[in-house]
Amino acid sequence: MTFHRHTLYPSSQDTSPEHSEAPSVAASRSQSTTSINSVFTRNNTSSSLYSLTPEFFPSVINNELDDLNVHFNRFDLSDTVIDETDPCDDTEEDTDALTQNILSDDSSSERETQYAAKHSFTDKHYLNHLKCCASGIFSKKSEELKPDKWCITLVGLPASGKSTMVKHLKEYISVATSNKVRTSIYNAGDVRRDYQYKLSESPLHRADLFDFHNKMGFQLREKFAGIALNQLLDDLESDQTDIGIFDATNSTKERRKFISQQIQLRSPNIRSLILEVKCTNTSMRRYNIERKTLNQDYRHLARDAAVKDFFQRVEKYESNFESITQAELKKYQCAYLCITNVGEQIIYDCGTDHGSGDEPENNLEKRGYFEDGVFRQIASFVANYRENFGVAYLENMEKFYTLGLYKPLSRAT
Ligand SMILES: Nc1ncnc2c1ncn2[C@@H]1O[C@H](COP(=O)(O)OP(=O)(O)O)[C@@H](O)[C@H]1O
Ligand SMILES: O=P(O)(O)OC[C@H]1O[C@@](CO)(OP(=O)(O)O)[C@@H](O)[C@@H]1O
Repeated sequence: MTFHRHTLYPSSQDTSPEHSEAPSVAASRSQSTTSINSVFTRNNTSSSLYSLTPEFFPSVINNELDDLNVHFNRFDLSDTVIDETDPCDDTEEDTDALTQNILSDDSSSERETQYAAKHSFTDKHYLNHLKCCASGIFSKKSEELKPDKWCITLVGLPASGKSTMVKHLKEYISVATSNKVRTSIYNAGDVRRDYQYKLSESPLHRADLFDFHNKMGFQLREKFAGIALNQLLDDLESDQTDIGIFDATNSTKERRKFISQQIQLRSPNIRSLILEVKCTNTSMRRYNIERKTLNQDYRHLARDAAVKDFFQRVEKYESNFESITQAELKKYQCAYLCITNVGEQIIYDCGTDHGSGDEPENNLEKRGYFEDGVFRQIASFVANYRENFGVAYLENMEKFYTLGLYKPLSRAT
């Protein structure tokens, strides 16, 4: 497959043979946001199965949410990448605040101890061990890294399909490159689960941990994420892997800034891509949440209570979600891909505007991003995701609703 400069897929007019692998997506240039390179949205003239994502029982699902007083309302397709001019105006001192917060051994310890005591949390080992892991970990620098290492930062709400998609990506890259390119996934949720279930019970439980107003919960999550990110960067640096995927929600600007700083500290040669995974279809979200509650987080909880808790978790993330901005992408020198509803819509921003007037090293094209085989593979994977992986998923979702497997929450829960 040959990519045109800045072009992952052909425009709808381009029918040259080199584009024969292009997705069967009705392509349309985005008119609204000049900085976004392209937006592709399926429409019902697309020939493939499930060109549009069906909804099942949307009003029943909305009633479930209403009964619990949970509201999913922020997301629609226009919410992706805001053309904000100057969101990153904070000083370098500010930029270190989160790092300090994550690494700090003392600022939160007293409160944590008090909290633990108050909540009969006796396993000091848990927090001490966590602090050991999180301290002193971001001090390495390795500028000599070859410029073919990639860090993919996922962005997306819980249950939007991030983890599943990147497992598919890993498989895809492995097959497409005959195992020559190694991909590894670093999941902040898995780090958390390790702490919560191997060492002891967590001091915070269920949806409380994900409450952004709960300082302890916030700090713990940042630490878990820091551990996962550090492992990723270690593995890139020691050539254990070629593509490191950071799987977390990464839903705030501050978190994304932290990630970018850590990448830069390790090596300016690490190439950076944000992959946003969105799910705006009510039935998909509900189906994914049902599946999500089968994981270890809810092993001791009845199904209805688990679904309810996960609804609340998603709502907490959603109400604190900060959309990615053009200024972030430019400042952090990130390529950007966004996939919605397993490929109903695909957006990409290859940074064509990032470099205008900038120094060559600040221009993704001049840094060779788009000639890079890895980038092409990832872009091709995203472009063809619906056909290759999404259709099977949509068939299963349809069965879930049409074969009576969907049991709405009982109003009494
Ligand atoms: N593309 C997909 N293919 C198959 N199953 C999917 C897909 N996306 C989501 N799911 C289902 O939804 C559940 C939640 O998705 P997951 O990838 O864990 O979301 P996230 O990582 O964003 O929290 C998965 O366990 C899986 O059952
Ligand atoms: O660090 P943040 O971005 O909050 O994301 C990590 C969190 O994402 C979640 C969101 O649900 O991931 P996962 O579902 O994959 O387990 C939590 O488990 C995990 O603690």
